[in-house]
Amino acid sequence: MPIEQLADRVILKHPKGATVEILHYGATVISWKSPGTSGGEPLERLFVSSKAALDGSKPVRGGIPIVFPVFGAPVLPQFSKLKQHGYARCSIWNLTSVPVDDASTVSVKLSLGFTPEVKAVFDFPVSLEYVVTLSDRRLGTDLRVTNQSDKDELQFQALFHNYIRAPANDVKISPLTGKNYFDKTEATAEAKATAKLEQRREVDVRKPTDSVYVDGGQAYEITWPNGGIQIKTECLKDVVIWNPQETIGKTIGDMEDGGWEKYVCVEPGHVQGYITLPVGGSWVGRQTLRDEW
Ligand SMILES: O=P(O)(O)OC[C@H]1O[C@@H](O)[C@H](O)[C@@H](O)[C@@H]1O
Repeated sequence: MPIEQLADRVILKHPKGATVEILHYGATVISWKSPGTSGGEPLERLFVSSKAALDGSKPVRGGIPIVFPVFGAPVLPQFSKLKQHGYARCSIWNLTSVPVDDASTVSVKLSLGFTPEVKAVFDFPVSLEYVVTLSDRRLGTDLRVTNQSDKDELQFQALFHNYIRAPANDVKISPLTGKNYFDKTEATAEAKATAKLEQRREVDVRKPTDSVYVDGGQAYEITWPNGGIQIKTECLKDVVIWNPQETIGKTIGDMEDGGWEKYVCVEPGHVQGYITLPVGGSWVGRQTLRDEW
């Protein structure tokens, strides 16, 4: 299948019309189009702010940024030189191979090693491999983390920061009933750190939402009138639901005006606690997105 390589990105094209674009910067998926159930004109499934920088000057506001090795602001001392959400989303990755290219599926692998730039902010020998897989109605992303140290364990968090293109005020996310979550919109540190119990059958984001569901499950349905996306995950026990709505959205410099009405972030990850990898060990976290309309 056609794999187009441009200076700053890789584009995969499926014969049935689906496409995906991946920037070398952050290995950020910045577009996924698929024809959906109608098999018609491919539709864009991800949101990227029209004010997003795509030139490598800052993490992309949209698409699927990769969060690694820390989610949010660093707390542990070994992460102290890192910015919010870590270095993976703001490092240059290399296209290293084409693991699958057959009649139904195409995938590419991008890699990020222990470069001097990485060492300057996170002095631990770790290698990252990221496989993006496109089929007619599905997009898969797999992150492999390998501890290359010969003496130390690696602790990390990882998350796929999916910006799902959707009418935010009409979106419903399930099944999260009965799950515990931490509400980052609470005012005090104590309230932020107190788990809440999700009682809604369907979660919405009609008010500013920044919730970390612990052990959220392995599959999520994001639906809205005449549309939907399904996400299935492996080895990503948590899920973050984020939409800033207008009050907070207006304060985000690279958010387009009204952008908060055009997406919901549903972010599978391992972000409550840390994954510990022994010397030489590897971990793979995986998600598959499928269009539902
Ligand atoms: O502006 P950033 O660094 O891309 O982060 C966006 C949001 O990412 C979410 O994952 C966090 O839960 C939010 O707290 C955060 O505001």
